[in-house]
Amino acid sequence: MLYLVEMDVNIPESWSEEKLQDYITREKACSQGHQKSGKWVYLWRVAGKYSNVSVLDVESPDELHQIISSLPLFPYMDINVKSLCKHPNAIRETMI
Ligand SMILES: O=C(O)C[C@H]1C=CC(=O)O1
Repeated sequence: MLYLVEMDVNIPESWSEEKLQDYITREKACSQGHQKSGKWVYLWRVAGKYSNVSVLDVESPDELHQIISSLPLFPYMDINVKSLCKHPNAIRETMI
């Protein structure tokens, strides 16, 4: 199952630079682990925003939630999920 996931990151203003860097380091390790597993297929930065657009290929909505909620910054993100299916006019057989 393919999902388009939009994540807007909202870092609390009260965070120190040290705390922010700690979260960013752990976030990178976590998301790169999911990317290496093949579950997190695309990760794009939205130009000009602390946001990303991602495509995940997972077995179920439960697995999607497990992956997204494993991110250290999960409590600090507004997340929008869209379920994807094949467009009838798409010329490629493979979606990803
Ligand atoms: O920087 C972000 O967009 C937040 C987060 C989501 C995945 C990742 O590696 O970082």
